[in-house]
Amino acid sequence: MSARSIDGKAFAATVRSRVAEQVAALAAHGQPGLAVVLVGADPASEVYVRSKGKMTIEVGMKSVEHRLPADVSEADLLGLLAELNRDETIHGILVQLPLPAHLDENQVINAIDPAKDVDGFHISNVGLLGTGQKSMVPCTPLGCLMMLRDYHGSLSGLDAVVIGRSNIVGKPMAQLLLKDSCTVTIAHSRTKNIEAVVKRADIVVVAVGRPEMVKGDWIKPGTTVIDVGINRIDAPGKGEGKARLVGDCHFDSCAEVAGAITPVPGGVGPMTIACLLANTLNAFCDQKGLPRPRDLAV
Ligand SMILES: NC(=O)C1=CN([C@@H]2O[C@H](COP(=O)(O)OP(=O)(O)OC[C@H]3O[C@@H](n4cnc5c(N)ncnc54)[C@H](OP(=O)(O)O)[C@@H]3O)[C@@H](O)[C@H]2O)C=CC1
Ligand SMILES: Nc1nc(=O)c2c([nH]1)NC[C@@H]1CN(c3ccc(C(=O)N[C@@H](CCC(=O)O)C(=O)O)cc3)C=[N+]21
Repeated sequence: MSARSIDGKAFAATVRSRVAEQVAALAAHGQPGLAVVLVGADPASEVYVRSKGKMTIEVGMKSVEHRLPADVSEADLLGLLAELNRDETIHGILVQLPLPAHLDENQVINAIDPAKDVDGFHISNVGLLGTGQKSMVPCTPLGCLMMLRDYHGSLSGLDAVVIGRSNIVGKPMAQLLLKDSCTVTIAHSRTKNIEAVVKRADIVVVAVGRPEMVKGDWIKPGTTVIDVGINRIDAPGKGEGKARLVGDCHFDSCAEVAGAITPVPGGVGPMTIACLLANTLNAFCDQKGLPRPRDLAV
């Protein structure tokens, strides 16, 4: 391996400690509160929700979880969101995605007060980000951007390829890279000759959901590879029913040629949670009429 492995776990711990300091410093104004809404019992979501709850409390915030049955009606879910929108002890609301098929995801997301939309998925936050105005920035792309800025300093003029065009990762990632003056290409399942597209990139962000899809021979020597993928695959060595986590990049072959690469686990995942807490603090400051803490600003 010649690439530097970017330690998202350590970086995230630093971000969380900065958030904790600010939470303590702002205690006179109240305690930031984050509500997580989980519909149904998806085992992968369970892990994520548990670790969010634990870290929210660790930074000194209030953590609330609402677990609704998988067959909850849209009216009941919208009713809960209206209640959380009104609740003055709650400054951030996250509805864990994906939702069961009978619920309209857009309808649900757009029912969250945009000021409390710490995922940055509400149509008004998407529009604000796209037009370069102050907004809530989606946590996963924000975490990727923080690691890229930390490693490169300026991103200006770099060729960036984002693989994946989802509303939660690919599209907002491309917006953030464009804002930092990268030349941005978005690749997806219909992209022709994707390997050649990726080969041009100085930065590759991969958010596809296909285990180990991107191989080392797709990567230009020295490129920075950000692997967003979280895939659970069978781990035969670990015993019956055991799984291990892998990214969307084949780590060993990519690390041979890349300049830097994020591992899975320990890369983008922990940064996502740290950015969620940073967004909750920003939302608290916005709602209290306080300036956002400078070292958390995008
Ligand atoms: N670390 C973290 O914090 C987070 C990790 N994730 C992980 O990131 C991954 C992506 O998540 P998400 O964006 O929600 O996924 P989606 O399934 O919503 O989007 C996947 C994207 O990948 C594209 N794609 C699929 N197959 C290919 C292919 N063979 N070649 C090129 N592009 C392809 C799709 O293209 P098309 O649009 O044409 O179908 C689509 O745009 C998942 O593994 C998820 O678990 C997600 C969120 C947070
Ligand atoms: N409204 C909404 N917002 C999200 O941000 C959101 C979502 N829904 N649905 C699911 C995806 C996925 N996601 C992860 C966040 C952290 C880790 C994480 O911390 N991963 C650890 C490992 C955890 C483990 O062992 O499973 C790591 O990569 O090191 C993983 C996945 C956020 N998402």
